[in-house]
Amino acid sequence: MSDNVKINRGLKGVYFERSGVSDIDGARGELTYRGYSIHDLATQSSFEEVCYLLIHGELPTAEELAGFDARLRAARVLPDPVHDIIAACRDGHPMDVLRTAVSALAALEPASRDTGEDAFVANGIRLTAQVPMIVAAHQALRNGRDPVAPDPALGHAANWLWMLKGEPPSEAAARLADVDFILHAEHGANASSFAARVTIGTEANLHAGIVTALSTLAGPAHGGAAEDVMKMVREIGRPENAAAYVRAKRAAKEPVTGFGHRVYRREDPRARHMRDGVRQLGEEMGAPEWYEILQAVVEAMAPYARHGLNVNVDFYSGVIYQLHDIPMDLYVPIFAIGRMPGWVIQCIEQRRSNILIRPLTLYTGPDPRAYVPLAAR
Ligand SMILES: CC(=O)SCCNC(=O)CCNC(=O)[C@H](O)C(C)(C)COP(=O)(O)OP(=O)(O)OC[C@H]1O[C@@H](n2cnc3c(N)ncnc32)[C@H](O)[C@@H]1OP(=O)(O)O
Ligand SMILES: O=C([O-])CC(=O)C(=O)O
Repeated sequence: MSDNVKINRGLKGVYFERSGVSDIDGARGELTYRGYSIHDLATQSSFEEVCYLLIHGELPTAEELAGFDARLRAARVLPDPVHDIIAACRDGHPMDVLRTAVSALAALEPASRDTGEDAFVANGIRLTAQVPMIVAAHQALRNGRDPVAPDPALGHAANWLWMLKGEPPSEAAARLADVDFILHAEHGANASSFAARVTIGTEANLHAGIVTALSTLAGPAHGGAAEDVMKMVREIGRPENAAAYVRAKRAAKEPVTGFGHRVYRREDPRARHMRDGVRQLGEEMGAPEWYEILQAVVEAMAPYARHGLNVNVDFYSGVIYQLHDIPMDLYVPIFAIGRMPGWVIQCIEQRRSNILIRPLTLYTGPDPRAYVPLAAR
């Protein structure tokens, strides 16, 4: 029987469910959320609008958006014990601290136990507001400062930068963070969203799904890439070193981080907006060399683009965060802040037509054999 079974390792190319949320055309390099091009959303909408679109299925009217935004702002509250937990974990990686704090919220907030659809929406909105607070509070506490209270006058992205830095962000910095969150908001059956669906498939609550998603996002093959790209850029140091770096990586058969994607065979459409951001910000800040190093890596990788190996969304985002003086270990949590609405709606979709996700592994171990008692081994 084992000879006839087709194994889809890594579930490559396997459709496991239908979804009405986002569509990725890997061959053309196109991405839409609910039918709207990522380019239109990145240039014309706000993160709050995109959250509404993803969660409710349609772009909001001005009134609907105001109501949704008010809900998000009102949800910017962390129970005191969460601050204590963050303080106790202050030396941990921010991603571990974030996951731990979200798990603590599940235990501290009784509403998180409700598994009805309205509860998934309400808990999803609350968590979307709380996740940036956790990341900012940890950054403050590990640097010996008190967490900065949220500013109800600021939108989601601007408030995040305010809580992180303790000073009002420029309009340009807030807009760049907003675009970054929009670009990261949703991406189909990526590893973290798929993992969240597996958790919800067991009829667990939304917080459990988000904890799973956070755990899965953390690795360098997924959300950790932006941090690794920044390390790579620092190692390369100067544009003229890029070609030798790429040659060495290819010779060692190691991945060049920030390149490659399970679905895209053309450039990841989200990368364009991040690239523009790095170039502009680098010029404005008198630090164009980061962009030049990145472009030298792209040039050195050009021979492989023919085979579908192109930059992904996280090739450029790390340098943007670096230019904003954000520590490298916050890059994955920033991805998580943006991905919240995507995880929430994927969990809601899974819950709506739920089925236990339980595939098979083909057994390749020993044939049945007699048990040998411990004394006889
Ligand atoms: C937001 C995100 O999560 S985007 C992804 C972020 N991750 C990264 O940037 C890390 C670097 N990239 C990678 O490790 C991979 O491209 C992944 C994990 C993203 C996708 O991996 P897969 O879909 O499994 O691609 P797979 O490993 O099958 O690659 C196909 C071929 O391209 C090569 N390849 C894939 N990515 C890279 C890369 N970054 N650099 C060099 N070669 C690569 C593989 O070696 C393989 O070559 P082969 O057929 O000769 O063996
Ligand atoms: O879709 C994927 O496999 C990874 C990705 O780009 C994302 O989650 O944004």
